[in-house]
Amino acid sequence: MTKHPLRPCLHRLGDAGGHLRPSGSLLSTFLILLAPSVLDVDALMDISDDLDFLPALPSHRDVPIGCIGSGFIMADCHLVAYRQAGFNPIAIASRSRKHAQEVADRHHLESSYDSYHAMLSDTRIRVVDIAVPPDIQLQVVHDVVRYPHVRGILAQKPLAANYDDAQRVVQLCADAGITLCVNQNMRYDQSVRACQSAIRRGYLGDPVLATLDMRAIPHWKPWQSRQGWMTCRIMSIHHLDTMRFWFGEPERVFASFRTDPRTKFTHVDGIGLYILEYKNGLRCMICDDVWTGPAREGAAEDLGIRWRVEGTEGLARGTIGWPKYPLREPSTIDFTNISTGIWHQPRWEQAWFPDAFVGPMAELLIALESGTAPTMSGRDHLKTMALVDACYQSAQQHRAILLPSDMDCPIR
Ligand SMILES: NC(=O)C1=CN([C@@H]2O[C@H](COP(=O)(O)OP(=O)(O)OC[C@H]3O[C@@H](n4cnc5c(N)ncnc54)[C@H](OP(=O)(O)O)[C@@H]3O)[C@@H](O)[C@H]2O)C=CC1
Ligand SMILES: O=C1CO[C@H](CO)[C@@H](O)[C@@H]1O
Repeated sequence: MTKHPLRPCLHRLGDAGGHLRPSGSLLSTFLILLAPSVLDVDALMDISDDLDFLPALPSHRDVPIGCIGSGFIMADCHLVAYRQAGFNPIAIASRSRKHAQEVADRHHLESSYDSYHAMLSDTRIRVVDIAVPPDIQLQVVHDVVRYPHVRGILAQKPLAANYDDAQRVVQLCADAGITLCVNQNMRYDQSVRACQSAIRRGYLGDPVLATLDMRAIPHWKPWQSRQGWMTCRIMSIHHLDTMRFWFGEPERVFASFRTDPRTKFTHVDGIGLYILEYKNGLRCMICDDVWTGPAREGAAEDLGIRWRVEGTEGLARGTIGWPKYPLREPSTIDFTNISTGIWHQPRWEQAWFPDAFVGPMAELLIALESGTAPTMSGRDHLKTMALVDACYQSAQQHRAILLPSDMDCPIR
């Protein structure tokens, strides 16, 4: 407090206003008028404006994309985002020609098919975007890699129903020389990306404790009833992957599940609690309450996702706006550190769903044009799959599971 006499005043402004931005002209004027000799105004402006929360875009956006699956995520997120970004989806296939045609009409795609084999005979297609249930993704990739004009695949998380099948998917792509990117797209949620940027820039110092608390109800799908599992491989996988994105590889994980009292199909997970232990002492705690009841049973709702990262020199806290979808609620980040002593509250218009779906496709297109591996490569995703499988093992055995120390992907 002694370093910056204005600090308490700025705190109150940030807290009360909620949307006041240190980069805004009002606050800039306020600081410049009142405290030019006390605060380094330029430094204050920069730290908040400096965070990378949007994806890099490829030089060429016209690479022809063929889409497999025309369900929720393809129709309402991928294709909406691709049209915004100027990407070039030209064809779509799913089990039902009618669905594929409806989605083609809605997003102005040239062609629709009732089989992806038929679609893949279009030799213009360079990139295949897959959005089918996880237990059939291995078969789909197995078929796609036989078409030599295909150079890149964007596949869904989880890559398969278990680690071994996911490894087969990665191997199939490696053998065919196809670049595989996995749509682990919470990494492109704007607040998650901004936080990663703050961590990377050292604004928070050494991370000490991270928490993520989900109290929200995903759109469960009928195909989930045949899996025998739901939350951890479908939803918690985003949160576990986010911790990897922020902090790297954990040493050990402890998971505890209780079944979701509202879900009628057999499942081993449901509500998931996770503790990740890192070698450097960092601890991460995730609570995925996907029942969040009895909200759907008539009680008042308390839905949301909140996260928080405490470091030796700073603190970041955020919200994920997605539980309000289809309402458009951008995620948020507030952060502070011991150098500036105020809450920085950058804000943006973009939301996780659908805007963040630009990121994974952009990453794949950049990887193809630069001949490099995407950061969300198949090999990288295997580390998330290994973590997820360790969570199932931990919950089943009621003990912490040590993760392989190198976590290196065994793909040839
Ligand atoms: N990264 C993310 O944030 C998200 C990822 N996902 C993932 O995306 C995938 C799809 O989820 P979602 O869109 O919600 O599911 P939907 O049930 O809405 O859509 C599934 C689609 O797969 C198609 N399909 C099913 N079987 C086949 C098959 N044998 N051949 C070709 N197409 C087939 C269906 O075809 P038809 O329409 O003809 O019946 C449908 O279009 C899942 O793996 C899920 O985990 C989902 C949501 C968010
Ligand atoms: O990845 C996911 C995030 O949100 C979706 C929509 O509720 C989930 O169902 C899902 O699979």
